[in-house]
Amino acid sequence: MLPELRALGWGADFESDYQAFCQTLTPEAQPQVQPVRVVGTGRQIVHVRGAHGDTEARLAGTLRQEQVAPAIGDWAVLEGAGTGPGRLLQVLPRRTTFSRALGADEGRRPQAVRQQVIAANVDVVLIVTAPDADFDLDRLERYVQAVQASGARPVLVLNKADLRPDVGWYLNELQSLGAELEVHAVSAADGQDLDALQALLTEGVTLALIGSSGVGKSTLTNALLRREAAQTGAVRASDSQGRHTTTTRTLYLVPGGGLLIDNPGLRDIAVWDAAAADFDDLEDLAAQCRFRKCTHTTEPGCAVRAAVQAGEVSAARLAAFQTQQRKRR
Ligand SMILES: Nc1nc2c(ncn2[C@@H]2O[C@H](COP(=O)(O)OP(=O)(O)OP(=O)(O)O)[C@@H](O)[C@H]2O)c(=O)[nH]1
Ligand SMILES: [Zn+2]
Repeated sequence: MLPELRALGWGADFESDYQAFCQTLTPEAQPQVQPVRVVGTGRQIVHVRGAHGDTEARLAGTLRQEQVAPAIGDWAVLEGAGTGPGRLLQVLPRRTTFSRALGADEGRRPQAVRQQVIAANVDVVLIVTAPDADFDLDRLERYVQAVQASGARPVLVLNKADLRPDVGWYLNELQSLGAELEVHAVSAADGQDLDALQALLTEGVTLALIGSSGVGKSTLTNALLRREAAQTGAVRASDSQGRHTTTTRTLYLVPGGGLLIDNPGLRDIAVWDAAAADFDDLEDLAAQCRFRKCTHTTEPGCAVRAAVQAGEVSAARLAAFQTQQRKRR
């Protein structure tokens, strides 16, 4: 396994899915493809990074028909990198999926339904709060549940610890959400106690931050990336017709190891669905999927995804269902 890929989060499970996909290609086509990670998304084009660096890619027609829009963090199969933009042939099954619940009016627009996955293959999510008016245990508990539903591991971060002489009470409250949960107090603004968060960023681990506006997510992101101020992630690129397109790059390699997704959609957690516990309707749908072991991510003939795309099932419920299925396997 190439170390460059491992640093991007590649692992044995992606490798086997990738090999399985390669088996479906002709022997001539096989040397033309490579696995890449989606680091930026745009309207026409995605920005990807592989073992040999960054490139742009268009979506293959088959991928567009499958209606699996590549999301930030996805692993995908790239064809023909080198001269001009390549083509993304396939999105590999996601290990974790952050989906946004769609409002009633949004649900009627198929275009919007296709945009539902906001981040894929996130391993750890920092749920950021502060010892001030933002602190709301009920809301934080919903965040923990949403992160767990996505398949990622939640870590609770009390930022702005410098605001209080003693944050013990806040830390106890956070810990009451689950004895197994990791809880940290930090001061992003002056770089205090960030070691524990840096320690989470081991090679190939993908981290994301959520929390309400103003709790210090940008400050924390900049501190972890060791950069001065928020950079704009816009990348100008040209597609095959020479038109300029813009992809927003929101997945970063962290100096010292790990990856960080800084995604406005992820921050907007307030609109997420609370995952319902009852999946009878989804079980019925899953029985109609073409593949018996369908994970409802990128497989063709998936009845569950079809229902999500039709707006009949919310993306958050699909994510929760997938988590439950994964735990059962
Ligand atoms: N006292 C104190 N203030 C902080 C700390 N971290 C961030 N702040 C301040 O909190 C304010 C909001 O910080 P941001 O990083 O912009 O918060 P955010 O969560 O990214 O906010 P949005 O971009 O609206 O989502 C800024 O004025 C920061 O300087 C900290 O550790 N201590
Ligand atoms: Zn399915």
